[in-house]
Amino acid sequence: MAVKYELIKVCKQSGARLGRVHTPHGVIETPAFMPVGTQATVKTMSPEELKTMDAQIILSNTYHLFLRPGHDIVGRAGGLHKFMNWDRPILTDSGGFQVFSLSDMRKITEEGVQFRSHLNGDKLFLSPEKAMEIQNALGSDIMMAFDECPPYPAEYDYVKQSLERTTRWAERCLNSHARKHDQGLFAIVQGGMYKDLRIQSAKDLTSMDFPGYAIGGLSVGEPKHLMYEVLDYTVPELPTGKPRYLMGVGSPDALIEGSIRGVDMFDCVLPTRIARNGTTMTSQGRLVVRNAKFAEDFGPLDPECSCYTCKNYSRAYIRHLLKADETFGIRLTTYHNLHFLLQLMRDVRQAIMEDRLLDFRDDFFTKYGLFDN
Ligand SMILES: CNc1nc2cc3nc[nH]c(=O)c3cc2[nH]1
Ligand SMILES: [Zn+2]
Repeated sequence: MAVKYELIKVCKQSGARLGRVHTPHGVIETPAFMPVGTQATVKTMSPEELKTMDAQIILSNTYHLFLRPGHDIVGRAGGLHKFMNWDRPILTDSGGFQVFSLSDMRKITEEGVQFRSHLNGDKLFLSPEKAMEIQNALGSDIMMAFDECPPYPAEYDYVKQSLERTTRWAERCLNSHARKHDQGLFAIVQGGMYKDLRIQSAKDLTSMDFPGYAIGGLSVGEPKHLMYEVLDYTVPELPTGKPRYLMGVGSPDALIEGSIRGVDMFDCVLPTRIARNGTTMTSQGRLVVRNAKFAEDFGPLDPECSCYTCKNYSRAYIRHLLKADETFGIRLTTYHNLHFLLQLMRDVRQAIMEDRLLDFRDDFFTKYGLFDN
């Protein structure tokens, strides 16, 4: 079936919502965190391990798979689900953001974006139609419209021009959307940090019938309070019967604050990225297990965590592996960090069910040492 959102309930205390996103490869309970598998793998994790920690959906990237191995190869392999042996939902970003964050020598025109591959300097081109062709070959369940994510900060006039082109690009994506497997196509709301532009972008895009809406242009270096402000006036412009996806977010506090503001889906490389340098998220806050003080700490990363890593290995052992550059160390910190965020979202959904998400936030921030004091 196509991508459909089912609103289950609204938290009486916070206004956050409990929902389900139905996709061709299964259902996602929301609010949900999506582990990032940029190059067709969530770094060092097997699909079985992701299922054990109950990752419901993962994200992959059009830009990276277009450059390597090439979407045509993935297509001939039977699509991304077959290629990476993942039979649950996959969401693919459309590539625009990665062009700006990874490649140089780029040129934006109405047609699309010319750029050089960050791998070998090849001259390449992405457009709304090309991004849809690639995502169709990958066979993702949720595709993103091709957009431009303006830098932060950016001038009002630039952001206005950019969002209007992003709206025209979204329409071109809709027109070239083959719906081969009934995939869903989400539009991406832009508008920078300008309230009137955010409302204009939301109105333009919601006037076209997309099954879901992402809020882009955030988590690009702006202060968190500014991100929350943009959410406060942008989310209400989006239809309650469709999922809202906040791109590139994140940290435990941002996942909770975003859920409170009515966001349903999140993705971020944070848990996998910081795991690679031995930083872990625990109920008491961040813990850098490489630190010498853990050399003889034979307790778990997080005494309150029930994950495979915390049930079987000590801080001292994980620190040893990381110092010895043993890959298993990174697998253990990655497993824990992903489990931590997936468990956090299970706790958020439970708190919404029991109408107590604001109380949950206060308790979590107190323990995690997050109150800005
Ligand atoms: C890590 N922060 C971040 N990752 C993003 C990905 C995105 N994709 C498409 N469009 C966006 O605006 C966009 C913004 C983003 N911010
Ligand atoms: Zn753990």
